[in-house]
Amino acid sequence: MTAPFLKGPSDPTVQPVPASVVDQVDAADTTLSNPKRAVISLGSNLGNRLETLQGAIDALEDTPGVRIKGVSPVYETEPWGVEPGSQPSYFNAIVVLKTTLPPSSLLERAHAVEEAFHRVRDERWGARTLDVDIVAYADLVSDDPQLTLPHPRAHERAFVLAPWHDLEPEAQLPGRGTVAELLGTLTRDGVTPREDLELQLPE
Ligand SMILES: Nc1ncnc2c1ncn2[C@@H]1O[C@H](COP(=O)(O)OP(=O)(O)OP(=O)(O)O)[C@@H](O)[C@H]1O
Ligand SMILES: Nc1nc2c(c(=O)[nH]1)N=C(CO)CN2
Repeated sequence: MTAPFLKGPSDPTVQPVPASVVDQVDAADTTLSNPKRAVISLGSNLGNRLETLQGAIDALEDTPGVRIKGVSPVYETEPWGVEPGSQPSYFNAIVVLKTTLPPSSLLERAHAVEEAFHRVRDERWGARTLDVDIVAYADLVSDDPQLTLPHPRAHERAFVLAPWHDLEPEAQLPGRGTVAELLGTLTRDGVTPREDLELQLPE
């Protein structure tokens, strides 16, 4: 008896799969079975800053394909890039996560989390309830303006590098050097650890 559903090479319903499709499926498989490490900067200088940062961490953890692996200490920081005294101070922190999302989807999710916390985009570097930036994604280097990797200003920001260094003293910023060395080139004035505050790693 012949097996009715057995499709051999002569089966006319079996079409050859184009090589480009095979490549795409293989690439997706690699991402799924090989989560990438990403470093995210969180900042808030409007509203309940600590609650917002914790809410952002929890929202990121609730994202399919994202697992938070580490949360830095909290820093209170003077607004960078604007007239001194023109904005409230920020709370900043860093999270390290593993993700099966590609970089563009992680950025979309970062924007959705900002929106969930009523982030308003008006002036550049304006005060905000929540800022979620991708500092680094694996060892990718890209100058795409939609998603520049590493973040184009991370290496000049002590409010990014100080908490990241606390969490990962050996960390490297791809294409720029070690976080420790970069931090050594910056002033830490106005970047103050808030040891009385703590963000929780989601369970
Ligand atoms: N690594 C990155 N992380 C987040 N956004 C990025 C990145 N690279 C490029 N962008 C783009 O920058 C745009 C503006 O981002 P955003 O409004 O968060 O800027 P900002 O936080 O005010 O300033 P800065 O970019 O200096 O942190 C985003 O819409 C995004 O497409
Ligand atoms: N201290 C501090 N300054 C900033 C911050 C921030 O998170 N902390 N974010 C900015 C835009 O991303 C601009 N300036």
